[in-house]
Amino acid sequence: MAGKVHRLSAEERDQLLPNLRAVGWNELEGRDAIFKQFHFKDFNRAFGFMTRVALQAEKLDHHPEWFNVYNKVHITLSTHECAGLSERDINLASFIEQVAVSLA
Ligand SMILES: C[C@H](O)[C@H](O)[C@H]1CNC2=NC(N)=NC(=O)C2=N1
Repeated sequence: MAGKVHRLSAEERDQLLPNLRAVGWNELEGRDAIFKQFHFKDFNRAFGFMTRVALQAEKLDHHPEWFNVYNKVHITLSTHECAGLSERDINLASFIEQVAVSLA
């Protein structure tokens, strides 16, 4: 993705993170990243979810670190370029939430 990216300031975090915390995203300990576990009805739903997220991630050139077993998908978001959380992670997390809700 083009343009500069910066690690979110304390003020930006106070503004942007509460909405994501409210739906289950948490900050990792020891790393500036956010994490959430998703559970779906079965593998089909989980992989459908991952497919939709993958296409958007490619579009945004911002990719999740994730882990899947059957109906579980664990996702970590962070921005390598700034070695921490940026607005890109917030945007991708918001998109991921929309997809998850639509597949629930
Ligand atoms: C070269 C390429 O644009 C970069 O490596 C992109 C790709 N996907 C990325 N994904 C994530 N999560 N963080 C990044 O900083 C990042 N950078």
